[in-house]
Formats: sequence, structure tokens, C-alpha cells
Amino acid sequence: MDQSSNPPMHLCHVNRLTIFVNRTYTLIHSIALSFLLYYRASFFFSFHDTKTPILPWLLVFAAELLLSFEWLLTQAFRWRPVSRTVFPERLPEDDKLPAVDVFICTADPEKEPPVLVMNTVISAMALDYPPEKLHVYLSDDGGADVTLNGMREAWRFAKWWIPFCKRYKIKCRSPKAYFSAAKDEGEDGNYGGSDFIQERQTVKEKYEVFEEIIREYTRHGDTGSSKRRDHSALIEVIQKNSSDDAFEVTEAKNMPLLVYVSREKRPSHAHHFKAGALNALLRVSSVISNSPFILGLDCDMYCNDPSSARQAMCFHLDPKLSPSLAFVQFPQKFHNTSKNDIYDRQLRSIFSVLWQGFDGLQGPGMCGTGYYIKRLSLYGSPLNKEDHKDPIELRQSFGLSNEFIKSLLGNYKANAKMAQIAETQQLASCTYEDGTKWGEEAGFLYASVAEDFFTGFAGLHCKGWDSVYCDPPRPQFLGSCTTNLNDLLVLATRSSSGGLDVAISKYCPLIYGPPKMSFLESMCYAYLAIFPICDFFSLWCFATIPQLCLLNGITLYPQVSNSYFLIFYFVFLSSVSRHLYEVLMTRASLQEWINEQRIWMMRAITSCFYGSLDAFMKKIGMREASFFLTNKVDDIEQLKRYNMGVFDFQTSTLFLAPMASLVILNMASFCVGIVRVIFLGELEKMFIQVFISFYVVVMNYPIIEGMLIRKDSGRIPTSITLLSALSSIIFYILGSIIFM
Ligand SMILES: O=c1ccn([C@@H]2O[C@H](COP(=O)(O)OP(=O)(O)O[C@H]3O[C@H](CO)[C@@H](O)[C@H](O)[C@H]3O)[C@@H](O)[C@H]2O)c(=O)[nH]1
Ligand SMILES: [Mn+2]
Repeated sequence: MDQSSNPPMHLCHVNRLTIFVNRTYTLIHSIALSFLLYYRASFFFSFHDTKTPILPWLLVFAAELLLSFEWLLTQAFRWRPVSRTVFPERLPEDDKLPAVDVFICTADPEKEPPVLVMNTVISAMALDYPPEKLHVYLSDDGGADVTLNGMREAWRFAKWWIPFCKRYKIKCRSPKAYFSAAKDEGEDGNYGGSDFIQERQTVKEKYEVFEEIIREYTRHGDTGSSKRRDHSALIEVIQKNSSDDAFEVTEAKNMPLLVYVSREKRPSHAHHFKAGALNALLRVSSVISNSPFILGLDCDMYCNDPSSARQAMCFHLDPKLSPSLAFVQFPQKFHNTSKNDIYDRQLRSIFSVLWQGFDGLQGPGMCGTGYYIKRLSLYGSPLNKEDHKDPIELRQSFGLSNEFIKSLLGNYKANAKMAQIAETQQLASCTYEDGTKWGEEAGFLYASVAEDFFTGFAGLHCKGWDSVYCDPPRPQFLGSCTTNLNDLLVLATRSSSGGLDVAISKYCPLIYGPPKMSFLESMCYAYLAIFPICDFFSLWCFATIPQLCLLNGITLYPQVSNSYFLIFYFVFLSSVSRHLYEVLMTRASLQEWINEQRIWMMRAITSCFYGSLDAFMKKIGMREASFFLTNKVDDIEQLKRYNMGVFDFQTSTLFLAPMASLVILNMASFCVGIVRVIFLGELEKMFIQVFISFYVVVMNYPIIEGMLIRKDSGRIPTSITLLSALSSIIFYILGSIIFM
């Protein structure tokens, strides 16, 4: 295709003003930071008879150093942010489009309700793409009958749903979301015509029946809790059966292929969580459809717009980009975030700031869901596609299946009938990967529980692949986010641990990355891997050391009249206003800024800490890797609170106690500080320390409210408040003895 004569299928916009603002800010802020660090360091070289003990000084210095380092890494994201526009109408004819396999993963029908999973499956089947080129696979790690039966029902319902969506150009392709949207929510398919109204009613009734059948299976069927870790492989192509008489052969042609895959799992074998499931899907699909592109979706993330495949092809089919392009990433957005998003679940900073910045370098990291990836990229580097064709070598890397090896060699005729043969079952067995490179060099990689992050980094970008980020105005995919504090903290602990798995391995981005990718890209990855350590260490220090010193009458910061005071003042204001600026520039509110600051503190103190601990314990062999599934069933009470903007503190003591203890310590030091200011006239000396306590207390007001004011079941239990008060007293006594 001669690109010069065709209009481009996509455009990349570089906002020069943003780049100028960002780089100027980086320069000015880093000068201020250098002065601040100089002030700290000079303490050790001056011989004035200061009464300040060394240990606390050292600790805040270390915290400031780490936080400055983290800040420096994040500047890579601000270096060259870009945004993109696509023109799917300029794509070649349908018969020239490449085939797409959709991979959806589910693992547990109790935590991931089958109705929700099936809606994702149906929405993927209804993508606007030639149906003979679309193949939808569901990986069921739970091996549950209800999921398999659900798939059969989903296929039956899709016969009604897909033609309806196509005829009336319905945008939201998840039937549940479509039928439950408020009438005034948009014109999605609302043509007002009587045909439309009638057909909509028919399909709605079919949907209700479908949902009822699934619920019935869930109530009475086997949810397979006993089988979750122990079941054999089962692969089934879902198709017409005798009860579907009315279904014409021609109609079948309008339906994409639907395949259920439950890989074999045995307690004696490591199954590597989602990455393991995806690798099994890669192999099984390679003999059934072997599409060159794959859409990866989590089971709770439905297609909110049918055009994502075409949008992604605007990049994948661009001859300039495509040789090295591994994947197109869409943002993770959620249908259930509330306006006052107290748990910062919309991930604004990641998907409105960081990923744009990543995109201006070598491309964004992988997010585990909502990406269109080139199958080949998971098998090796873009450069040596042609070597590696030696079948013996291929068998060593990819295992012994001849069919699979043939699929790698080109001109392979994949076929749905392959689902029934023993070799395909073998591809989904738990021993297939023994002695191969699966999970180490091939497919999705196993070394971290954040398989998406690690595969994007070591498996793709480090091998020379690129990626692009596509964030069109209408969200292409919508997921359901966690709406309570407990799930948020559990999830953040897992992702902290996953990032650190990488940081403390031989793949540490700052060491492993630079020879293979641009330094700025490595900085982005380094930030994502090490921020848990930086955050937890520095925030624990900032929440305790200045306060302990204040309680003991020790000054840690320059006096108001000292010129270095201005430096500290500037650094604080500049960081805070920078954050506020970004929040407002991405059309979020002041409330969002407060929520993000608060959740950042809460996460740092708890999840980042436990996540780091977990990663280190795994490293020294004291713990096994684990993947806590997040719960996709909302508790009504908790959901109500989330929507009202009220924190729900029903979570583990391990999470609550540290947060509550630190807030109590800060309240105490603030009160003592005020007393010192009034009665001892220490405003000059102690201003910054009193201010820090004040800031912590104000930002964490919901915790105080949860301890002292609220009476509902979402409050912090009195026993935990007492425990926390006790531990802050012990901390104060011990701290005073050790540090002062
Ligand atoms: O053994 C497992 C565990 C999980 N999953 C699936 O993995 C997906 C993600 O699990 P979830 O509990 O929803 O985790 P999240 O924290 O929401 O997932 C984020 O983090 C994961 C790990 O980094 C990424 O894979 C996801 O795409 C990303 O959305 C779900 O579809 C699960 O069914 C499996 O298939 N097998
Ligand atoms: Mn999820």
C-alpha cells in the first residue's frame, strides 16, 4: 500500500505548549530540590553544635532523597506526551482485514458472576468486525459447569443480540449495560421507529430469559469450588445443537466462533495465574483460528463501542508502524465510578497523564485488558522473525506439539475441528510447558504477578517492540471497579508486589532496560516498578519523624527566617500545585485532587508497605506467589457508601491499624505543636513540623471521622481505635528513646 497517496489512518498530536510547561517545571523544581538536598547534606559537614540528633535527620533526608528520585523518574512521563486520532473509515475493505481472536479470562464464578462474564463474551462477539474473522475464547480457570453452560446460553442469545445491534447501530454491546442504561442517557440506537421499539422489546425479553437461566445455573448448578485447582482440560467450540432448530445455517455465518477453554490444573503444578491461562489460550487458539491479532479482555470489561478492532487496525495496518508494533492499548475505564470518586478508582493519573507520556516515548506499558496485540510479538523479537524457523529449536522453545509448531511456520490452516483432537487437549495440559520457554521467553511471562506490566516490559519493549496508546472520546471498554476500601488496598498490595518482583530481580528496569530501550522509557518502567518502596518509606518517615521530633521539641526544618525555609515552602507548593494543575487540565475537579492525595497516602502507608514486604519474602523463599482475585460482586451497603462519598472501613486490622495510629500520632503532635507555639513562642522554629501534622490530619479527616464521629457499620471499630492509640503511645515512647 502506498501510504503517501492514501490519507493517513491515524494522526499523532504533539502538544508543544504542554511540553514547554512540563520541561520548564522540571527544570525549576529540580533546582529547588537540589538546594533542599544540599541543605540536608550540609548538616553532616558542618561542625555547629546542633542539638539535633543524627538519626531523625538521616531518616528524613533518606525520605526526601527517595521521593526526589521517584519524582525525577516521573518526569520521563512528562517529557513528550502525545495524543492520537484514528480514521477507521480509511481502512481497507473488509475482505482485506486480518482476523482477530478475543481472549477473555475468568477464574471463579463466585467472585466473578457468570452473568457479568457472559455479558463481556456477548459484547465481544458483537464487535463491528467481519464475523468470519472474529473468534472469541473464554478461558475458565475455575473449570465450572455454570460457565460452560453459560457460554451455550450466551451463544443462543447472541443470535438475537448481534443482528439487533448491527441493524440499529447500537453502540454499547453489552446487553446488560444497554438495557439498564437510563432512557435519557443517550440516543444509543433510539430510532423511535415502531420496528425498533418492537424488536428492542423482543430482544429485551430474550435477554431477561437468558439472565434468568444463568442465575438458575448459578443457584443450583455446580460452581466448581472443589475443582478450581484440580481439573482436566476441556475445550469446546460452542455451536448449534438440536434444540436450536429455528436457526438457519446462513445465520451461523453471521456469528463469530465461540470457544470455551478450561486448561488443566493440578495442585502439584504451578499454574501461573492469568499469565498461565493466557498462554494456554495462545496455544489452543493457534490451532483453531490462529488469528494474527488478539484482543485481551478481563472478564469484567465489556465492549462499550463496537469499533475498537477497526480503531486498533488503523495502527496495526500502517506499513510504517506495523513491523515493530506489538500492541495498541486502550485505557481502562469503569462504568461504576461515582462522581466523588473517594477511592480514586478512575485511575485518572495513569490513563490521562502517564500513558500519554509513555506513548510519546517507545509506547505505553501493557494493562492486562483492552489491548490488541500481534500474536507474533509474543513469540519473539521483531528482528529475527525469519530465523528461529528451525523446527528442532522451535520445539525446544515452544514444546512438542507438531500442530503448534506448524502454526508458527506460516500458511497453516487452523480449523475449528481441531478443538476435538487429543493434541489440542495436550496444548492445554499442565505438563505441556515443562522444559520449554513458555513464561520465560515465550508468551506472557511468569516472573511477576503483574504479568501485564512484566510482559510489556521484558517480553515486548525490551525486545524492540513498540506500542501505542489510543484514548478515543467514547470509552471502548468499560469495566467494573472495586468500590470499597478493602478491595482497593488488596489490589494495590498485589500490584505493588508485582512491580517490586521486577524491581528486585535481574530485570530491574534501570539496569536491564537502558541497553535495550531509550533511557526515558526505562525511567517510566522503573517508576512503575519501584514506586511502592519509595512511597512507603518516605511517607512512613514523613508521618512519624517530624512529629516525634516536635513532641520532643527538636527542630528538623529551617526556621521561618532562614532562607532555606523558602526552598522547602517552594518545593511543597510547587509539587502540590503541579498535581492540582494536572488534575484540572484533565477536566477533573478539586475534589478529585483531594481524593488522589488522600488515597496516595493511604496506599503508601499500607499497600505499598505490605506489597514490598510480600515481594521481598517471595524473593527469599518465605512466601509463595499469590493472586487474590478482586471481588466483582458489590456489597449493597458498601456501594451505597461509595456513591455517597463515605469511606467504608470494613477491612483488615492490618490495613486499618497503621493508618489510624499515624493519624492519632499526628493529631497529638499537632496539638502539642500548637501549645508550643502559643506558650513557648516556637512558631519560627516549629512552623514546618506543625504544618506537616496539620496537613496529614486535614487530608485524612475521614479516618478521624471514622474513629470518633461515625456510628454506622462502616466506621472504624472502637477496638481498633484503642489499639491504634496504644500503639502510637508505644511508638512515641520507643521512638523518643531510640531517636532522641
Ligand atoms: O488465576 C487466575 C487469576 C486471574 N485471572 C483473571 O485475571 C483477570 C484480572 O483479575 P482481577 O482480579 O480482576 O485483577 P485486577 O487487579 O482487576 O486486574 C488488573 O491487574 C492484573 C494483574 O496485573 C491484570 O492482569 C489485569 O488486566 C488488570 O485489570 C480476571 O479476568 C481474572 O478472571 C485468571 O484468569 N486466572
Ligand atoms: Mn479486574
